[in-house]
Amino acid sequence: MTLFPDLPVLPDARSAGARVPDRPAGVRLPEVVVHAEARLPGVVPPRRDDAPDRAAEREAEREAEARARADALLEGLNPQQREAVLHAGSPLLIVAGAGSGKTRVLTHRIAHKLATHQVRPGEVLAITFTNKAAGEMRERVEQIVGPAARAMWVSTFHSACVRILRREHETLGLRSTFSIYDAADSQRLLTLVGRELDLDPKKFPVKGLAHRISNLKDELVDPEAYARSSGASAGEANQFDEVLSAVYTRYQQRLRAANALDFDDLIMTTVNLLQAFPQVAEHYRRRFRQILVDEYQDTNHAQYVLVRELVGAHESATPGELTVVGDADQSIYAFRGATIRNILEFEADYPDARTILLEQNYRSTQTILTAANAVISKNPGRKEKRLWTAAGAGPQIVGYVADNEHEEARFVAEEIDRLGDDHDVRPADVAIFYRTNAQSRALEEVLIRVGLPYKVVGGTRFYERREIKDAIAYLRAIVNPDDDVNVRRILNVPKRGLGERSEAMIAGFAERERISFGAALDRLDEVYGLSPRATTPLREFAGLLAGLRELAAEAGPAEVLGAVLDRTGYLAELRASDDPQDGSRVDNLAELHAVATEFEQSDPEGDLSDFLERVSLVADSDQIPDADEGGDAAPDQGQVTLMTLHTAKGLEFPVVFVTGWEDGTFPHMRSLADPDQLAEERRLAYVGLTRARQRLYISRAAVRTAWGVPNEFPASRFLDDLPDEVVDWRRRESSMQALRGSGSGWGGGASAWGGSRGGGGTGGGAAGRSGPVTTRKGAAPVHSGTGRPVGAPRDAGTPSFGSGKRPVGDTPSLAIGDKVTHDSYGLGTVVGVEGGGANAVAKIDFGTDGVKRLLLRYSPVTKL
Ligand SMILES: Nc1ncnc2c1ncn2[C@@H]1O[C@H](COP(=O)(O)OP(=O)(O)OP(=O)(O)O)[C@@H](O)[C@H]1O
Ligand SMILES: [Mg+2]
Repeated sequence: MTLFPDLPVLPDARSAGARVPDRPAGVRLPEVVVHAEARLPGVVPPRRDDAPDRAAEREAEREAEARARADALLEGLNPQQREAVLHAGSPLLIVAGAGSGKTRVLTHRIAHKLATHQVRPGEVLAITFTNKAAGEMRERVEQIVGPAARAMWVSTFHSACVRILRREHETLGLRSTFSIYDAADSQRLLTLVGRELDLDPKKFPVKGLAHRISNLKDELVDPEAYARSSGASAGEANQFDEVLSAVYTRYQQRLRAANALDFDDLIMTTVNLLQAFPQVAEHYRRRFRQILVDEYQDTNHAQYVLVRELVGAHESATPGELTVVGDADQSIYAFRGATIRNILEFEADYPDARTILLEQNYRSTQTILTAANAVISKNPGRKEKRLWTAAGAGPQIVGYVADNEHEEARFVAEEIDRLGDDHDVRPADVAIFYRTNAQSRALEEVLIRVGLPYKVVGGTRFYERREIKDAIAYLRAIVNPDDDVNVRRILNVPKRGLGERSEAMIAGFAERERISFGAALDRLDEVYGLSPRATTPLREFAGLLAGLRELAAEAGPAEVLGAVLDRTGYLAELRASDDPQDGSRVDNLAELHAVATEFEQSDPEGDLSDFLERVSLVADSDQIPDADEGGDAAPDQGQVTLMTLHTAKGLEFPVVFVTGWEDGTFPHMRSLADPDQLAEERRLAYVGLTRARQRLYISRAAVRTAWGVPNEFPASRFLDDLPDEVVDWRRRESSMQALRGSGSGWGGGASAWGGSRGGGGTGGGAAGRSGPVTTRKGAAPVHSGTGRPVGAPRDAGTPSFGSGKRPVGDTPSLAIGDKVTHDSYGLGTVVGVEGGGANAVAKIDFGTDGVKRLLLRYSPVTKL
């Protein structure tokens, strides 16, 4: 008897690198089987000739199976975790430090409730911090309970709200094809609004307005409420509030007219929906019997209310069961309106709630925990937690004081290399964190030079690149003709000789007629004063969009995208350009095309608007490559992951480098004067340190160049809190010489590398904190010329998108193993082919240039 036909053997959690944790490592097949049989009294032995008995037997077997699964889920959990999984009947709050299994408990709780039939998959709503985390959680549960798990809603707050809003759009008077505006789109729209209101952009910068409006929405303050509370409606507000009120009102009207919602609207509108339409709220309350929220400490007020509405604890006779897990010490989004009040007052809001503390950390060594606890314990007003681990002390933390950021980067790269040689550490096992995106540059340069495959998560994101935004704007305009921001974005892209004057005339006409800009394009004859020179291209533009809409009615997203790029001449223009950047734009568009193709494969039912939704909701850490896949560059070893400390939340890696421990870098300059912000920086440090499983490195640069100016930075004050014995401070011998004033040994570049890694031991802590800094004073000129950027071009740093030149020629038909040449990358070998015909994409290994993924139609590839 096979008890678990569809339960695959789980991958070894230890061997995985970057991933959202929570593999149910405790499930082992043979034990489960024995366990199940031992717990099965009363199963009747088979009697082959008796059909009803066989049915009963099968039923009993199924029951046994489910029970065995449920039991297996509890194995390998500690008593508190088990209690958290089993708890029923009242809201549950799990508060615990990093790595104590909060996320794991959530997954097991869902799986256990499913396996014991306490809930059906369609009744589960689980909220995670990223779409990627959601995908993994669903997958884990699916591994445990089978494909039925697909009916669960596991998603981010934003995705869950989009799902609700798409269903309920009619109630709200939205069309189901509504657009979702990201930060850049909102700012574009705010610029238009500012112009309409004749605002001086210097006095009222768009970014500031966007930020304020976003905060208001996080607090569920709509334009009317703001007008009232600020006094703007009674003419009593100060000038700024008055302007803000007017801008906010207008901006919301504009969004509504464009059938668009911005990111913050997704939450606020859903809350409004649930509050204004009790029958809709009741529907979701009846539906979701289990609601679970991970990283609860970072929910903002709007999200908090959303959860409360969905649970309906006070409104519904049979409220759903709410489980939230979080760690007040890891609250790092106060600047975005997240408030630890949610977690601190949970018990007050839900008086019958049960609180469970988890105290055993399963992620890190004792050394790492000691360091993290030392840093966070200095925060005022926090509840002390006792976090312990059975993992043993593990290696000491390695500290490194570099003279500048380039040398710091060299240290990191060399150390990764050494770990590979000495400890079999793969690039995929390693993450490098920094406080702000700008810090990745120096790291990237060195990684490129030494040939370590890496991936930057966040930063200038793929979807924020100009060409990608242009292409997406076309797709949005196709789906939603009233999407003014996007229609206007592409009006003159590529150039059609249309000036601002014509645009303004159409905008004015649209305004008067109370129609959208897109609708006005279909009534050009009525727009007074348009010159014939403008009318022709405008007509063509309207015709182009109409044609593309027809295509979109029957073709998939990839084909529509291809048509956009071809019919608009966008691609032809890039190809004709001599600017090398335009070459990489072509490759980026090819990558987008590949994304669309992949989407079609994964979701054959999905249409263009589903594709756009998927694209809109990509979050920073969604971009992390799967450890098993290892990204494109080196399938076996994977890539080093670079990201900001904020993005690292919830993740874990065997080896972690936290760089830039300088006062002014980390903690951030902005926070130094404000105790609240400083406390948040400290929590960020706690998050960073606790991502490491086995090895942790901390480093800082005595001099760091920001905005082109080299600055000396003192050691981060957080370093003062680390007990001496947990850190082994290392410096190069040459830097000791420099400290002594000889200056020799500098500028040797990589050749000087690999010298003494001595130091540490006695007095090491002092070296980390103050040694080099004090000596560095006045000695700065000695370092000019050292550690200059290592020469690799900046934009070679995105391995998967390549930076090749313009495409030429016909589409060659390729097979795995074929040898090819590429105009920019030279000789390569085909390692994969996807799609066919005009949509064929090949993965080609170009040796030192890495593996590129190229849309053959656009790529200058010749088969040999
Ligand atoms: N009882 C357990 N036995 C073995 N491993 C466990 C156990 N509980 C948790 N783990 C493992 O410990 C690691 C940390 O767990 P998890 O990510 O769930 O912690 P967390 O509390 O959510 O951390 P964070 O606060 O960083 O989000 C994971 O690799 C997880 O699989
Ligand atoms: Mg977690």
